[in-house]
Amino acid sequence: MLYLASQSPRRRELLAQLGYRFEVVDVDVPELRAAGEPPQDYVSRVALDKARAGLAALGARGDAVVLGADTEVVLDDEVFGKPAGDEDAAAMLRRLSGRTHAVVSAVWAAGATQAERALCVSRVRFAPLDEAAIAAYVATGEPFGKAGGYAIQGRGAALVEYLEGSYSGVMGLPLFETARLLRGFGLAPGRALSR
Ligand SMILES: Cc1cn([C@H]2C[C@H](O)[C@@H](COP(=O)(O)OP(=O)(O)OP(=O)(O)O)O2)c(=O)[nH]c1=O
Repeated sequence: MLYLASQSPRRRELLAQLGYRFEVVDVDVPELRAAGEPPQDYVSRVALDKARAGLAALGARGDAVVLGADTEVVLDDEVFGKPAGDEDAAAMLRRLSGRTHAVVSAVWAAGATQAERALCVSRVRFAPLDEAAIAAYVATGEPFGKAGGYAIQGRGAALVEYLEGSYSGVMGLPLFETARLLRGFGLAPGRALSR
């Protein structure tokens, strides 16, 4: 049985898009980068913590495979998580303006005897943003709950000049990599619905 250790509605939608049947398990894992911890190591560690916390919450279910994922925006070795408020969101967008940043998504699949990782790094170039554009975007409320303070799947699409990598990875769950990971656990999607 497949579980998704995530409170993110995007991750649920993305995993459902692949056709997997799964249940959500609630976990609450602190996201704190250790001093000097490389960004990709940090993202991977948090994703693994989420998967492990999910396994622990399920107790001794021998057939459970739990997915944990984490997504962060990285610019100049600095990690941008979810903005704390309006000013924080505006400051992140100011930093991203006119530049290319990385979006790092890690996914771990953990079972009783096996844990495997997929790591996905995408590059996103933002258009130059003036203060009015930043204020207008923050006022939509969309930056909140999103790494780097934007949503490529929402109005944030108007800020993104160029993407190289995985669109679903930027949204929080890289689908190609996740499908490959789950195949390694012998998990296949359910039958596609006929239209
Ligand atoms: C850059 C970007 C991030 N995001 C989201 C994906 C993630 O949900 C979020 C980063 O926060 P995460 O800590 O990765 O995830 P989460 O707290 O939303 O969910 P959970 O830990 O319960 O799984 O930012 C977008 O939706 N669109 C984007 O364009």
